[in-house]
Amino acid sequence: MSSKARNRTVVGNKCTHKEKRSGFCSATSTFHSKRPPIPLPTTPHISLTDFISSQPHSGRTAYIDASTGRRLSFTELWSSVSSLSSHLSLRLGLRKGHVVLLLSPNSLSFPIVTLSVLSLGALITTSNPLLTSRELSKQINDSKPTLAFTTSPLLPKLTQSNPNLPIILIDDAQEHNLKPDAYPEGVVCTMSEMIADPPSRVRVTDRVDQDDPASLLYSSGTTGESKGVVSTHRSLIAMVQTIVNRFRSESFGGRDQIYVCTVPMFHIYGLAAFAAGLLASGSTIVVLSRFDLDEMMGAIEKYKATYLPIVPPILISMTDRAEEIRGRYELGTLESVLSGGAPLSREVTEGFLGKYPGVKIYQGYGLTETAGIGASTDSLEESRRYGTAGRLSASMEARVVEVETGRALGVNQTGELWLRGPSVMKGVEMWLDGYEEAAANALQVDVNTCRVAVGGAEAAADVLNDGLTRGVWWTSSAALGEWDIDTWTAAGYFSNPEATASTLTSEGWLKTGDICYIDEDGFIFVVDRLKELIKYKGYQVPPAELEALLLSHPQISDAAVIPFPDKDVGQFPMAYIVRKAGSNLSENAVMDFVAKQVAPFKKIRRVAFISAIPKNPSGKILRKDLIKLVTSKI
Ligand SMILES: CC(C)(COP(=O)(O)OP(=O)(O)OC[C@H]1O[C@@H](n2cnc3c(N)ncnc32)[C@H](O)[C@@H]1OP(=O)(O)O)[C@@H](O)C(=O)NCCC(=O)NCCSC(=O)/C=C/c1ccc(O)cc1
Repeated sequence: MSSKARNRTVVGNKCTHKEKRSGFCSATSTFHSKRPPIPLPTTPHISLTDFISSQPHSGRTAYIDASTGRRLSFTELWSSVSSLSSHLSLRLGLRKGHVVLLLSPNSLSFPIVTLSVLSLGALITTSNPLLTSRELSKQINDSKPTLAFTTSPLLPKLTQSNPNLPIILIDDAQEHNLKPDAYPEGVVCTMSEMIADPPSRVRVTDRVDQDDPASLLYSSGTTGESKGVVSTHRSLIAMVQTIVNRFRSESFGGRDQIYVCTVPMFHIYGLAAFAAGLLASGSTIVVLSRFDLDEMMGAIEKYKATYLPIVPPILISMTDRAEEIRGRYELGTLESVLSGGAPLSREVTEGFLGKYPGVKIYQGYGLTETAGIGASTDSLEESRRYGTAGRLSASMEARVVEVETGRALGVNQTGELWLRGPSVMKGVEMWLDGYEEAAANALQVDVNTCRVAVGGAEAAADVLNDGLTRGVWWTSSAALGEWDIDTWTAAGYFSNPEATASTLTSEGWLKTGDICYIDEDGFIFVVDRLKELIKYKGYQVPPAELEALLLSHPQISDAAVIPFPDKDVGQFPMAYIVRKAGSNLSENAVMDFVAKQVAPFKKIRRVAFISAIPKNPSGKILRKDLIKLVTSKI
């Protein structure tokens, strides 16, 4: 949507949302954030890296490795980023638009790699080290990286996924006694070697614009298999500003905190918080390579941590083992816990606070598609609304939409949550070559709601040079197929305009697939899920991916995968199976078949046999019916 059109919407209507407690404007059926808007840089030419490095910091330690105690100051961090980006561009020819894969558990290197890659205008795509090489090669085929960073233990998995990818090893060369002539197969150099070498004074860098794509994180969206979500520098800068404003606010003490990072940096929650937002807030981050309850508690004690961002399963295990934990660790410095990534029920919140009465629980809600931003509780008073996902984040708008009719609803009415704001992924963007007039007529483009850069990449560049924002053509998926599209640029779901078009509306609303209501005070309550997604320990498991795998089994004629509720992990995947005639395939055989081919968090942990999978007339699985069937039996 153009800024002109947006201004008209806000200025020209009779919204009195500022006065309303809920933030709801009945003239536009839109909920507005009650928080002060976030300031965004006005220059179009700034990368996320430049933006973060320009933020003030305390001059203290940026990161601490929890296991070794190694500290990285802000100065060391930025000098490492500078060296690495210089060598990536000069020695390895990394350029704007290239994709770099980062396959690693949490480490001090994670933010260095990410910020270096982004400073060059290249895209970073991250991966869960638990993925099998089959799953990894799918992501590699989709994202087409030009090089990859990984650790020694993960090297075999990566080379098995793609033997031709040039690899930079994250391990310390001296520690592993690695000499360039003895690098393992596929490795072109080590990261420590590049960082040790000062940056060259010769710079070969492209100008990075806020509208350039920056990250490519994988999410299942509302339906289907995993898809790459493109976030631009602009949306990541908006995310950083939201986090900085929130954590510098008075309610958080207005002072530097010491955070513990145990959630993975390869997902948006960890990446946004620990490789970007909290770094920009100038605080210290204690990094654990992965979650281990004892190591986490030990790190809080040892480094006098004040703030712990986690997911509900960790909160549950802290509650279950509270007596033992309090007996073994001095946790007096811990003031706050942030829970995100999966719903946190009132019972779990109360159970936790009963065991840790001095600790405050805050909530965060966001999606990969919104760069992790959406809603949060930002004060003690807000966080007392147990069960809420929080109030809309700064500069974010929401609609609650009736699924069947598409009608926008009001306060306390339940429907699908739509979000719009600066951190939301942008729509399908294309440059048309020679078809602009016909396309404009056929697609009935409304000049108030879209801008089009026509005539291919060169003409688009001219438009940009004239100071206009990059062209964005909003269109329907049906119309897309009719046009010879010259260049698809990375936007929305990477190389997947169909999925993008069905998730984003022409006005820039993102359909979250979450069913919720917003109360009279503007608090969002997520009550159900429209999207076909299983959340196991805060990890996304797309049912479509497991169904495709099950259908490849010679004795399975049909299959459906649904979420099965579980107190400790949230949900786990359960499969309904139709066996082929004459087959006596067992439950265990089904589970083993899947377990061998997927990451452990995607394993099917329950199986039931059925004579037919319930489907609607167009063949879509009626998952809700199966969920009802199984939950009625619990
Ligand atoms: C710390 C957790 C909760 C638990 O860790 P774990 O118990 O050690 O298990 P893992 O998840 O690492 O491993 C899964 C399984 O793999 C197993 N595993 C492990 N390594 C191996 C091995 N090498 N061999 C074989 N088996 C193995 C492991 O034992 C386990 O098996 P099982 O016990 O049967 O579940 C972990 O699952 C975790 O970090 N989950 C968080 C995921 C996450 O960050 N999600 C967020 C997505 S982004 C988002 O939603 C946005 C959030 C947001 C938040 C805040 C805001 O303000 C705004 C937005």
